[in-house]
Amino acid sequence: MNRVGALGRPVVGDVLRLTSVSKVYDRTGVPVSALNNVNLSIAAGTFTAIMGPSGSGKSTLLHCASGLDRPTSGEVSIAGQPMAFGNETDLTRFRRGRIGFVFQQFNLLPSLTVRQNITLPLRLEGKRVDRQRMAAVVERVDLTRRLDHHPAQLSGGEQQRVAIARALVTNPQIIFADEPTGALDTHRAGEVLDLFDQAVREFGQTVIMVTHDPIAASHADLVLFLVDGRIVDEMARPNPAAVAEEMARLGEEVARRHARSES
Ligand SMILES: Nc1ncnc2c1ncn2[C@@H]1O[C@H](COP(=O)(O)OP(=O)(O)OP(=O)(O)O)[C@@H](O)[C@H]1O
Repeated sequence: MNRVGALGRPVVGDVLRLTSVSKVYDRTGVPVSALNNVNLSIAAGTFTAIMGPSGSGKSTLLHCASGLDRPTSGEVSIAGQPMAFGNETDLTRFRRGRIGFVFQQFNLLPSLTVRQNITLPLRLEGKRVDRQRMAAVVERVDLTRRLDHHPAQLSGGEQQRVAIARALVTNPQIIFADEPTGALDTHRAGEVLDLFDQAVREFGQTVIMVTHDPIAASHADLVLFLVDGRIVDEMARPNPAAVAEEMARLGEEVARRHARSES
């Protein structure tokens, strides 16, 4: 699934590749197949949204693609490097410097200032803070005057901007975002989505976002639709109405299938 960046920027190869990735959860003795032989290539410098009905495997896909979890079978590579699915230390090492995360609940450390939260990943890696990049990132997310505040002193939207700055400052190959606007009102959500747009266009970042929101998804270059652990459709240059329509269609299809299997 290669494509030219919808934003007109040069696309340099695939930054993420999944080959025959499957995930079966089997802790309770009742196996649940959450991902089913997924093949996927994401071009560098693009913004991709992942959508699908509840339980379709979106979070599992994000977790397996980002090295937060291991697939049961198949391969994941980031910028041509196969992910090291050895032990937890290998995985953590692999993620560091390559992958940034933005979660729905921000995941900031309350005892640290904004500045300390943003630079934490660099300090964990033992890396020097690049002052120029830090200044550019902080300015971009409009937090220059909040650097010495603590998360509790910030609004939800501001906290999410800290999380985005924390992801951007390490210049990762991919930022994975899991429902990043889920806890925000429409206005704040719009600001966060604009930041992702700018991260892609101005910083050449690759962003992959799971969302339930057709408006959020319409900011992406491409929307991938998951059903029952499979990518069943994709939409380039999405608009909210078309995304909502496709989600409704897929929801009805799943409901019909479930009704048939129950009768
Ligand atoms: N730890 C787990 N153990 C067992 N089954 C799981 C586990 N995590 C997820 N599942 C199952 O795997 C399937 C996919 O779940 P996943 O959370 O990836 O879906 P999703 O599309 O992100 O759902 P939602 O939109 O509701 O968040 C579901 O059937 C879910 O019940």
